[in-house]
Amino acid sequence: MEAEFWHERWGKGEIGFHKSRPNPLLSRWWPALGLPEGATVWVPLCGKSLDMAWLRQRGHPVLGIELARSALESFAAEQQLQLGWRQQGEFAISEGEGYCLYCGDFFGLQTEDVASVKGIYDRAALIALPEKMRHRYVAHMRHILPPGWQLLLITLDYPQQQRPGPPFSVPDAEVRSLFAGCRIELLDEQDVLDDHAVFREQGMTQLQERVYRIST
Ligand SMILES: C[S@@+](CC[C@H](N)C(=O)[O-])C[C@H]1O[C@@H](n2cnc3c(N)ncnc32)[C@H](O)[C@@H]1O
Repeated sequence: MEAEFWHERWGKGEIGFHKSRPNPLLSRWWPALGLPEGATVWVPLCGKSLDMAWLRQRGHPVLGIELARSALESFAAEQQLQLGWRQQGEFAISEGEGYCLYCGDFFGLQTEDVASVKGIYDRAALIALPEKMRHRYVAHMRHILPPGWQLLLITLDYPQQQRPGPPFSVPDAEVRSLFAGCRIELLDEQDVLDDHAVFREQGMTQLQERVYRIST
């Protein structure tokens, strides 16, 4: 998905991926990472996710990256945060109250931008991207992160021919191939088709949601 696609989604308010509550899988499984308060958490392709506020409330400095400036502005307004903006190279950065939210392209991030990251939370980020871009996304993430990171990853898996993405299907085998060489633990796996009536109407017959802890 190119930048224009996402700018259009945000512009038209077509943001069905945005949830009005923190993700229950985050609260259930985040403790499995055992990250202490104060450990910086990176939320790639963050949108205006309330999961960032949940992580912040648990004492984590939150680093976000998002293409749409309006998403970051909405997040600050809805959370009643006083965040200032500054420019750093190609990025506009919204900062304050434990948040550092980059506005720009994930693929433009460099090692120094994520030097403090200990944990990563990926919900609707990897699965928002088509297959080739998913490979670039994970390769770039692995390339710039400092050693010792841990990732909580949530995926969806369904017969891809039954509907176009996003969200895209990312089968277990693909996760294992993308993160080859890392420690990969499957924490949770649920059949969630009943929770997605629209997907069922579109002809989907099977939908698995998985949660992984991936670490180096
Ligand atoms: C499916 S949404 C998920 C947002 C968020 N993770 C959530 O759970 O609500 C994917 C987000 O990634 C952003 N995005 C897509 N490609 C991006 C890129 N290359 N760099 C930064 N953000 C990107 C989009 O604007 C969109 O807000």
